[in-house]
Amino acid sequence: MLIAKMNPQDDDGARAGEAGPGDAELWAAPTAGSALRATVPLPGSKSLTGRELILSALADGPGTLRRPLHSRDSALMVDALRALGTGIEEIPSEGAFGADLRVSPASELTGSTSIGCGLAGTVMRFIPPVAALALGPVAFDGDPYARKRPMRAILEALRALGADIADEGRGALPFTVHGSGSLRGGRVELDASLSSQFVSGLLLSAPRFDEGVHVVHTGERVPSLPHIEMTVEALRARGVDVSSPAPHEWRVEPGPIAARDLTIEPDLSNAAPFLAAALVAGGSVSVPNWPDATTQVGDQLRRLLPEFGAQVRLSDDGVLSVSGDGAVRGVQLHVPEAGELAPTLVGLAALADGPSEITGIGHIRHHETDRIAALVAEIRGLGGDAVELEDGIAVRPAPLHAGVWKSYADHRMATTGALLGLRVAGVEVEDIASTSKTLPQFSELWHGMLGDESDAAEPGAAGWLPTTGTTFGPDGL
Ligand SMILES: O=C(O)C1=C[C@@H](OP(=O)(O)O)[C@@H](O)[C@H](O)C1
Ligand SMILES: C=C(OP(=O)(O)O)C(=O)O
Repeated sequence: MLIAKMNPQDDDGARAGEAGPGDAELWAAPTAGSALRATVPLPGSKSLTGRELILSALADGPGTLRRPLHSRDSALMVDALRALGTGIEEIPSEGAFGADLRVSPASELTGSTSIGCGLAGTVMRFIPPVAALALGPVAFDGDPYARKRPMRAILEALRALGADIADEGRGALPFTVHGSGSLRGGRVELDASLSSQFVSGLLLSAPRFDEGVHVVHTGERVPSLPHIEMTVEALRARGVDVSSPAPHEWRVEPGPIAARDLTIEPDLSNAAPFLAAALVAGGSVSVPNWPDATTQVGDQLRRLLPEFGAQVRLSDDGVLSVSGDGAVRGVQLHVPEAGELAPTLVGLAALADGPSEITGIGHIRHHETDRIAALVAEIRGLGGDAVELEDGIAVRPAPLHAGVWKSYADHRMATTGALLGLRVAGVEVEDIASTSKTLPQFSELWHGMLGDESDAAEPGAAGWLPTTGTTFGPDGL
């Protein structure tokens, strides 16, 4: 429920602690009155939807994405590809979360357009290589905080591969890609230690480069490796020849990208706060349509949540169930591959009965906000004991109290505030609407999970299921 419009918000995603302009609405996070027993169906994966939209746009014929994500990030990806000449048509679907998408590649990608990236890392890193294949200038910009997200490595790599890019010299948005209709490609060295998306962005368009691409990572470590594996798998599933000649090197041969009709998996990273809720409130939460094999990093919740004390079961028919008794154990986790899950993991740690350290996640300082600074500031704001480490966060048990939880325009900050609010009465999450980045139904699904219909969608509406734990919704959900 939205209760006020009064809180100073860092709506440009300013670093935690800095004042930002504007007012924001506060969302009264519901507490869990009793143990949970809920089944929560989730819409499509942001990362898979984005990749498959791009590969469909570059493919050798039209294709259909069933159950794609419909959210701010996916809409920005659709708009970007349409701006470059791709036909993308919504096809009515019986699925609970919106239309399917029919993608018709352009015979020639067209430039002379501008692209809004919002705060979407996938749009700002994956679309510039596509723009280099278009004819004419393509201007990129995004939300105020998007201008702070690192871009230098991929812009320089694209230049080395033959692209003409004009920027302001900050290695960030805004910039203009002057596409010439083709790109030479070839071998390129790049430091992807700030984001795996630099690598994925180059690989996705590379079959259409004259010489393909051979990406060599030069930095110390690459974060979020499962996301690169997802890119490699998505390319291979379309007949593209992809290899990894050495650790942290990837090679994509030039050639056609096969058109496909495919179904997008549910977003397993967005499952994190819901499944974690079973640990915090006790009881059980299930997510249906959990894939038996996937490259999504969210699948690692099956091994990570038991570290906090959860019991996890994946049924033969693909229902992942997490249960807990309300106790949360402290953890020592090193999760460079799972930065996307870190806000939820840190939220759990703030409610744990023992100390925790979650490390290997320095790169999340470059996500939608500086997530390390933001999580520490907001946990402390509720009375918690959290400190920043160079590449992570340490949390010690401390009683939490009511207060405002700021979101910094970051969907995963908002959902982490909701998680804490299950146990801590009086948590007010500022800018719950930021969840529209990848899960516009968050508030309805959260209230539905709690059996609280006051702010939930009507029963039977998209994304809502009663809390019997056995009922499956439309379209086999
Ligand atoms: O390729 C992708 O779809 C993503 C890669 C990861 O980025 P980083 O490598 O910057 O962490 C992840 O955190 C992000 O949410 C999505
Ligand atoms: C880091 C994230 O997003 P982006 O794709 O904008 O980098 C995220 O969704 O957690």
